[in-house]
Amino acid sequence: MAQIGQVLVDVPTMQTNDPYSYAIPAELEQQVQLGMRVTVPFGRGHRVVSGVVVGLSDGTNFDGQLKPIASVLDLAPVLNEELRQLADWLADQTYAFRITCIQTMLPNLLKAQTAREIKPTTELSPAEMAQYFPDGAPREFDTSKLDDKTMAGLLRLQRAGKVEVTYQVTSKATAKTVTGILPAQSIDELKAHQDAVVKRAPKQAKLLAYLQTLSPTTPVAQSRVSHDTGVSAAVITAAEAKGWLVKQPIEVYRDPFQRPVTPTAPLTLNTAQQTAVTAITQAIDEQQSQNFLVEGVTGSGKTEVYLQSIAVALDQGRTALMLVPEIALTPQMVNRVKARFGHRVAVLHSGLSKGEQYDEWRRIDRGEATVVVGARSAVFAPVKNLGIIIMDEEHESSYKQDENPRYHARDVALWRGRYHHCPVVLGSATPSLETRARASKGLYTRLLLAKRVNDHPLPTVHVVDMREALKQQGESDFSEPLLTAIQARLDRHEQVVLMLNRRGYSSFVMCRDCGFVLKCPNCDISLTLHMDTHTMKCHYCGHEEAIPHVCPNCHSRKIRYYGTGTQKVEQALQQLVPTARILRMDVDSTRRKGAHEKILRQFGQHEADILLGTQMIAKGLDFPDVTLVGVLNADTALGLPDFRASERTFQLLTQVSGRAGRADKPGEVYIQTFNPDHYAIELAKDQDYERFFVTEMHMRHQGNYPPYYFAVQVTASHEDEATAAKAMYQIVAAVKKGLSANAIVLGPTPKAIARVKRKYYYQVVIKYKHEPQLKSVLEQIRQAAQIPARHGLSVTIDPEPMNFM
Ligand SMILES: Nc1ncnc2c1ncn2[C@@H]1O[C@H](COP(=O)(O)OP(=O)(O)OP(=O)(O)O)[C@@H](O)[C@H]1O
Ligand SMILES: [Zn+2]
Ligand SMILES: [Zn+2]
Repeated sequence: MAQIGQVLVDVPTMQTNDPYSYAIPAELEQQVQLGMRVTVPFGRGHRVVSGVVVGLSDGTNFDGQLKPIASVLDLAPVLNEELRQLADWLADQTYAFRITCIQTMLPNLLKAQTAREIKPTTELSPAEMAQYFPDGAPREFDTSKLDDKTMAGLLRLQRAGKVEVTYQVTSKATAKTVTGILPAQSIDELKAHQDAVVKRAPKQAKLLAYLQTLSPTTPVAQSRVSHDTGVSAAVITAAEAKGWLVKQPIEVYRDPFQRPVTPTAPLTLNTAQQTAVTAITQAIDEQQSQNFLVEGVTGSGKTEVYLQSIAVALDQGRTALMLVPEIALTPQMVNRVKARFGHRVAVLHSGLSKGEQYDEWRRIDRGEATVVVGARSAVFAPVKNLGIIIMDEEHESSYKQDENPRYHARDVALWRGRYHHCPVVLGSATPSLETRARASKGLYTRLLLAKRVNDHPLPTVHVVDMREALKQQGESDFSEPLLTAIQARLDRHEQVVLMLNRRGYSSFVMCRDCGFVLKCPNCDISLTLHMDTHTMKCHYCGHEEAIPHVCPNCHSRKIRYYGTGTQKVEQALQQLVPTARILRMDVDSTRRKGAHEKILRQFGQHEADILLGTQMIAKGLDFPDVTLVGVLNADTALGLPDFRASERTFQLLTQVSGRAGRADKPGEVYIQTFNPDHYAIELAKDQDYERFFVTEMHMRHQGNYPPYYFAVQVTASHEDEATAAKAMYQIVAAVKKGLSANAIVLGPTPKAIARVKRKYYYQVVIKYKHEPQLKSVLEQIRQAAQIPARHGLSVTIDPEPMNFM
């Protein structure tokens, strides 16, 4: 046996981080490479499972019996050396399995067993075309059906960039090639044919003349040929039959943002921006893995700093990765990057179809796109030769994945920065406490943009005490001061952004006679009323049922709606200001593809006076005529059982306030709250991040919370409550044995929302500073959890959890 491949197999019920050894049969020896996906027989039944080759070794002296690799799924590796190392590190950091990490890194299309197709690129010569693609069409790529010689030949062509393997998606919306035309004979031969037919078949002659002008290697779209010559498809097909030309598919990429973007030139930087760009440039020049925190107030021009830093990296022939939170991945931000870097930009986010995602991934992998913009998972984009990594709104909790592997994109970005010896730039108006604390310790270089561009002032913020408002004007979502301010904007033809911290029509239904609240039968939480579908929905499991008209408990008809949702607020507002044109932006109104973009475009073009939305309007929007921001309910997040409640509230209020007065007209903000004295609200009023940081650090110190302590959360869940609780107590006992007296164990407790999707959840949170044993104890818990997993018990380990609910 010449070679042995180490394969990480994908068997969900029997995960392990150790690869299995497989023999590489002679016929696959030329093909198998590190980082390729393969299929292998597994277990007693020898069923075929997929896996990834993570090691190759010489098997000459191996005399045992090994099962052979069954087939190779890729022609080129899907994981390069960097990403393989990253997967190992990620598995270690997040207590996830290596194969799970690898799957997270690959585009969706590569995760499933999709049909594969091999097809020519424009580099393929007509002779090779004729040999390997006799019918001119892409062919199925199935190693078990191709003979060795063909396989070897294709492999050679692939290395030369002459063919490639693509993955067929089943949906019809993926047509991504157009028919192209290549001349199949020499100019002299074509000329001879032309002379021969010129009298009797002028159309054919015309086509033959045209073919003589074409390159023999670069196909021209058939539609183009028809347009230029005026000949029909039938004439072209006849010419193909005569051997004068060949048809070859031309790949066209799907562009997820079709709208043309007007190019922009770099702006002249102000002093603070220039200082920041200079510092970052130096790190790029010196190929240092130095990390920066760009702490810049809202509207201070952070984006311009990012763009000019990216330009520096590109000038040096390196690439750039820019991460933005999903929610901020608005067309506005994408357009700003595209306007500067044009077709060099690839965009990755969850709104793309699998095919679009894969197209972008391939453009990156081939080096065609050198600037990658994307949400969390884009941190795994296969960009080579990185010169800079940027993470905008670095405080956003959506950068943490809340399923396996539970990674934080910031940690991955920092790892890649070290790997590529390039700077990582974390930017925010309201940095996470962790990041700001690290900057204090000197781990990140802090670059401060303390003022808005052009010395525009920050908006004036008013806090409205809703307890008083309620006494004076009764129940309403709009206080008098806010309404007056809205009316003033309408009179002056300026624009208003209103934020409501919720979705749906009203949060729950309650009986006024007996207090009965309609809850989800699967989860222990109230159902939400949705007026668009006229149903009650559970936001956790998706359960849906009819709206009750009588109380299911006491049969009273006095069952009514409580709470506030965007649709209800929209209706109330429309009654209060009948002339206002209102756009609503929430999960429901943005469900359709492109809806988000459309609403923002309408607002930008002044087709509406008021943009009313949920948290999704808080970030990144840059509209010059918005001079008023209103926050209808500032408190919703304050009461949550989460030590980050204040931080989140402060961040959200500061970010949304920052939408007001960004250009020449001054901005004003009204924050309605039932807790006007809370420090998060008071400091958001002053937009004083530094004081908030100091205050909140003090609170964290007192409560022994991050960033003073590390935290890890372990959760056990089962349909049977006792089973979940028992498992959790056993886990806690095991953990405690391995911990020193300095560690703090919170729990076990039922989760704040104890029952979700028919399962009960118990959790423990361990806070610690230095516990060398903890890692191996948690490893053991993870291993042990594999067996009960088959009986419905699941155990998750979440390092530095973001969500305590
Ligand atoms: N040097 C400059 N000269 C003139 N205008 C600038 C300059 N830098 C940025 N701007 C403009 O200032 C506005 C605000 O900048 P930008 O959106 O980058 O701020 P930001 O710091 O990212 O804000 P936020 O955190 O609120 O999103 C934009 O319209 C931008 O075009
Ligand atoms: Zn539910
Ligand atoms: Zn009742």
